[in-house]
Amino acid sequence: MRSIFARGLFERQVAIVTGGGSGIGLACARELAYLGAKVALCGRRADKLEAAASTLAGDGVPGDDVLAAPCDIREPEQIAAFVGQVLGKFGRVDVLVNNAGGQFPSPASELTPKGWEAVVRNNLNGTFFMTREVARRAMLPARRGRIVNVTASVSRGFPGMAHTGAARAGVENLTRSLAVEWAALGIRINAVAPGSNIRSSGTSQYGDELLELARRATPLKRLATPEEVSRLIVFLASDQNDFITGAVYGVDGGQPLWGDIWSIPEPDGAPGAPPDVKG
Ligand SMILES: CCCCCCC/C=C/C(=O)SCCNC(=O)CCNC(=O)[C@H](O)C(C)(C)COP(=O)(O)OP(=O)(O)OC[C@H]1O[C@@H](n2cnc3c(N)ncnc32)[C@H](O)[C@@H]1OP(=O)(O)O
Ligand SMILES: NC(=O)C1=CN([C@@H]2O[C@H](COP(=O)(O)OP(=O)(O)OC[C@H]3O[C@@H](n4cnc5c(N)ncnc54)[C@H](OP(=O)(O)O)[C@@H]3O)[C@@H](O)[C@H]2O)C=CC1
Repeated sequence: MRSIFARGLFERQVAIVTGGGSGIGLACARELAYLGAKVALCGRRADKLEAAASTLAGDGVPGDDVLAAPCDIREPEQIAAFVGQVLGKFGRVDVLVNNAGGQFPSPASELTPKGWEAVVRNNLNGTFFMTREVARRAMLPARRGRIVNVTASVSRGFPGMAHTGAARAGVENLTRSLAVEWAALGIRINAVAPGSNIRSSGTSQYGDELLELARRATPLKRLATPEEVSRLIVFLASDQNDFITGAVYGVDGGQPLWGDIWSIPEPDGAPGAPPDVKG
């Protein structure tokens, strides 16, 4: 484990990382723990969380400094129980990284109400209810806190995944609203938007072919690692960040600035669609 930041940056602090069992969330949890934080991870699958706790133990993080417990952020009661567990064990929360999220590809016209809601609940509602719970029970009473929301690069829309595009845009706007509401109360809240070009457990689900397309659509012509995302999250989560709030930062190799991010099939009957292309 390595970090560009000084050891002890998060000494005596407690950080919650949602979706901390894999990918970008796990990279954040490892870096925060390396820098002295006690870390609490959640996700839906206990096996992933156990593996993450083992990884942290392998980094030399004492077991007492880690809490890894299942919590589906789509369920406000599970959020309340998880935050209660964190406060019961560590007594405070200084940092919240709202990283849990995900979706499935689908043409918008095929999305069912249940499918739309599953994704909006996962990415927008889950982020809000976790933030509200942590703010009410820990950060607002303490008049301090750093929140980082992990979204996605949606500034050009998200064709083929409109549900997540709408939800992530909602999180970005929420970030701006809460930044102002809580500015005088010691809380800083920002968002980090990875491009579709981060090689992680998440993007591996989309397959090598799409990842290669994402690489080619990136001006920097390479994929990034989860650690390259986590170091920005970690800075924004630290007390060294006092003057940045309500901002959204892309970590995307310039991807939104140029060219096709990815292609979706032309709908049937679209003018110019080749006859053999199906929507
Ligand atoms: C390389 C470039 C590629 C582009 C990458 C874009 C950048 C983004 C990257 C990432 O986000 S990385 C993280 C990737 N990981 C994931 O996205 C997985 C997370 N997804 C999920 O956990 C689930 O899909 C969900 C969104 C949480 C839904 O889970 P849930 O358990 O609630 O689903 P169900 O109850 O089974 O279904 C509800 C509803 O949703 C429809 N649905 C679910 N999955 C699919 C699917 N794969 N395809 C189509 N529809 C799906 C399902 O049909 C249900 O609706 P109905 O059955 O009633 O129609
Ligand atoms: N990698 C990339 O290129 C990009 C990633 N992102 C976003 O960055 C974040 C991290 O992604 P990445 O690390 O790549 O992918 P991963 O799939 O590895 O990480 C997502 C994590 O979120 C957890 N999670 C998902 N849904 C829930 C839920 N309802 N409740 C609790 N935990 C949940 C998953 O754990 P479990 O399955 O156990 O619940 C998993 O650990 C996600 O929000 C993703 O959408 C955005 C754009 C691009």
